[in-house]
Amino acid sequence: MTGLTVARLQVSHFRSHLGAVVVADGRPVAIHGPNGAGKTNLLEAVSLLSPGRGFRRAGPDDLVRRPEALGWRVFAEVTDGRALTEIVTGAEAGAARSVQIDGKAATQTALASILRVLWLVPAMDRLWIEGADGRRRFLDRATLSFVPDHAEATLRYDKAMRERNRLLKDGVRDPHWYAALEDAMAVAGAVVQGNRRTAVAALTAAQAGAATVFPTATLTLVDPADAEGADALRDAYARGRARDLAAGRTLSGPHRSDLEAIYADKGVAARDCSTGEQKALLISLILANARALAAATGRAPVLLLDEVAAHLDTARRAALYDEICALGAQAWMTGTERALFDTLGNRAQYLSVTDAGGTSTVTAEEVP
Ligand SMILES: Nc1ncnc2c1ncn2[C@@H]1O[C@H](COP(=O)(O)OP(=O)(O)OP(=O)(O)O)[C@@H](O)[C@H]1O
Repeated sequence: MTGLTVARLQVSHFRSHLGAVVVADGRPVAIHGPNGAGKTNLLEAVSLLSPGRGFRRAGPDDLVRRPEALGWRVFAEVTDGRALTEIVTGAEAGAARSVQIDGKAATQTALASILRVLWLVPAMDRLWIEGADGRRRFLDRATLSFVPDHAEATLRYDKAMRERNRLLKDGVRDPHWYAALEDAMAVAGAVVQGNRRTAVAALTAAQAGAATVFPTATLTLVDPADAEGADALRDAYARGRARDLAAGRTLSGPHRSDLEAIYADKGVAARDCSTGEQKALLISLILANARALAAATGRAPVLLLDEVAAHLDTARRAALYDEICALGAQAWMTGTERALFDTLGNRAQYLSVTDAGGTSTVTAEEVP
């Protein structure tokens, strides 16, 4: 099976990269080089080919290469094995980020139906023990991969909620002001809830009986409002108005949902597992997500695995590579040592990234 592929990536004035070109053939891309060389920056550029602010959640001004701060650009040719699509995203100095698909201005959300991108980055190491926000974002990214319209529904929900929060903050009590906004929140919120349930069910099914060395995570979507569907949400917002007025914001709804995971073999909650076990659960979910997408769409998603190899013992690392190759996924992986990728051999292509005086250089390596 072939996976979705970023066949060409060209970045200019992007973080530490003045200009870099990567030509890729669909095999995993193993990127090695010293700390601070600019490896993660390349993965971040790929993460911007899907809706949202990428895996560092950076604003356009953070992405621009300093000190010049002239504006940055990421150009990519992506393919599903049949059609080639050109994506350009970037921002002029001080301006908002724009997106073009095949030369035409597009919304960020439109990227969801072109490229599915999943990532695992060191910032997610504490996902199971920190606040619900990170887990919700993780779930929403998985959800977006299954339901490209999820980004739109989330935006509609957030927009209506922001307007409702403004009323609450201003102490507006007249119910008439709230009705339309709460209706919009309820309708979009029900879609968000339904999409997330679809994703949890798909991740659960993809783990059942899978040939993997990584542990199964039993997932539960927790909704503190305990209101499901548009009617129940509409009622909950109306009932919660007095409480929300006192708080000055909306206290319950899908924007407060959480994802709970249990390390199935042990019956232990993910947050109580060891650091290595927590990471293994995340890898397992990313692989399950990729398997589910490959089965549903015929194409594995692009994976961004930042510094994942270094945290695995040799056997698990080899197993991870085997699973990625079996999926046919273009996994962009980073590591400080070339040797971390040895067991991949010529199943991957290799890039070396070095830094000289704050400017990164990317060199493609020939593998005998
Ligand atoms: N906007 C920017 N302009 C110029 N340089 C930047 C910008 N943002 C980050 N950098 C530089 O990019 C470098 C970090 O790159 P990156 O995170 O890709 O490193 P890495 O190779 O993944 O390193 P590690 O192995 O330590 O994770 C740092 O030296 C940082 O100063």
